[in-house]
Amino acid sequence: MTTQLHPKLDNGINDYPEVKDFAGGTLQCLCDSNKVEVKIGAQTLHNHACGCSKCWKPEGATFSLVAVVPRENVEVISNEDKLAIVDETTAIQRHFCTECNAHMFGRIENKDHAFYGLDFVHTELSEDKGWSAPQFAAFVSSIIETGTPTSEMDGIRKKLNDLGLPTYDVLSPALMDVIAAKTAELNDTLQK
Ligand SMILES: N[C@@H](CCC(=O)N[C@@H](CSCO)C(=O)NCC(=O)O)C(=O)O
Repeated sequence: MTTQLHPKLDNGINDYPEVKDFAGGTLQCLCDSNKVEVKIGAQTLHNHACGCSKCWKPEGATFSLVAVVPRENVEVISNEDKLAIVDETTAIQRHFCTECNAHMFGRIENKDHAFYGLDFVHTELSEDKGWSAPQFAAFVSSIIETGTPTSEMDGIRKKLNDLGLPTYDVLSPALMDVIAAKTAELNDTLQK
């Protein structure tokens, strides 16, 4: 069986006509009615395919597509009562719809975390066009943990690279630098 990366990646990155000065839009959960709606008041950053076991993926997908946006730009505007947190012990607390299971936003509450202040969102849940396009693939080797045979990894990395998405087994170098700089700041060893 051919592994599906993600419905928005399998046929090329055509669904992401990134628009300059795009100012955000609304995410909707997958319920037929009484949808949870989340207003995002800014363009997203660092959109990427993520192979980790915790990020929400649509049915049949091996990767999620996830981006970040400042938390002050994220507001639940409808049916907030349907939301719950997947696991309060994880660094990213993922707020999901308890009826359709879509993750509406992931929030970091630990102020010492390098990404504190940024919420994680899946812009495929929005009908608005102009969101930032995926730039890289992260946690690629992690897909083995959720059942992808190791024999498929070369092919999957090739597919991602052919789409223009460099593959990493953690995050991109730019984001890993942010994490390391935060650690250095906390250790008082950060040189500017
Ligand atoms: N192999 C593990 C990796 C999990 C992991 O570290 N995930 C990252 C990426 S999430 C968005 O890119 C992370 O920061 N996790 C913190 C959290 O999930 O709270 C696996 O696959 O589970």
